[in-house]
Amino acid sequence: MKSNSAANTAFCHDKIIELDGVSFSYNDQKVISDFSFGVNERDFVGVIGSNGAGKTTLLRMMVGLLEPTKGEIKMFGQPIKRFRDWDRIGYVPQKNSFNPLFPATVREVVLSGLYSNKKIFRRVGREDQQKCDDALEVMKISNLADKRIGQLSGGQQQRVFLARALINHPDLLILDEPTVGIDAQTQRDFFELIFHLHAHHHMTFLMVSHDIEIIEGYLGQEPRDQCGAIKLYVRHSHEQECAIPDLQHSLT
Ligand SMILES: Nc1ncnc2c1ncn2[C@@H]1O[C@H](COP(=O)(O)OP(=O)(O)OP(=O)(O)O)[C@@H](O)[C@H]1O
Repeated sequence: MKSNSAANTAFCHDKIIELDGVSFSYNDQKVISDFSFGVNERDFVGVIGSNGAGKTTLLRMMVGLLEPTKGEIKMFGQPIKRFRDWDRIGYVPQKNSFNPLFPATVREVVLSGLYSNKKIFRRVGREDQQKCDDALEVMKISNLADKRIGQLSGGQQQRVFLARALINHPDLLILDEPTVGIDAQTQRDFFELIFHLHAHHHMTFLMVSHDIEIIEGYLGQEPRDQCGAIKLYVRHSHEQECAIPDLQHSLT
């Protein structure tokens, strides 16, 4: 997150992701066809579409895991092939169910969000522990820090993954169907939290979801754009400012 972005509204209109005439095919099956789209700083982009519409394919191209068959993608103004600053991006995958015997603790999983390739052999210092404590507190899971990840409920595990993604204070957070298999109340709490992070913490979100009610409730009824059967809804948080830049303030 930009600590001083409240004072500099120009940041709000910087392009984070740019897709220019992008197409993608698996062998001879065309999934994405000549799609252009931009994600600006402080946008919340909701991606909705039926099974097989190509949402995951689109997302995987946007994080450099798939190369478009045609067109160009830029991240933070750089062609994606040359982009190296992956610390600026947090990622929460679809719900994974862990083997209950998986040995890592919640603290270890959250701390692993700090280890990019260049830092992997670094010792975990006091500053890192503090960042971890902050992320755990924001997600209201400090009490679970020493538990094994595999022994938590699905909803608790999703909070751990969100804390792991937040520990670097990313500029962009990508969520791939983050609440699949989670009960209705925990889903509502989860969405309330990420909408709060969007509205008050200057973060940018890109989220695939099947929950049209939740998406339309926050992002409005009209999609900004459409790519085949995929609809993209967008809300920008520019008008809402927050004087406190870090994660550590009330999330109520
Ligand atoms: N690795 C692959 N090889 C070949 N075809 C694939 C591959 N991955 C996806 N597809 C096909 O591409 C199309 C789009 O798949 P994709 O996973 O992007 O859809 P989706 O919108 O994310 O679907 P869901 O909502 O079910 O997750 C589907 O027809 C799928 O069968």
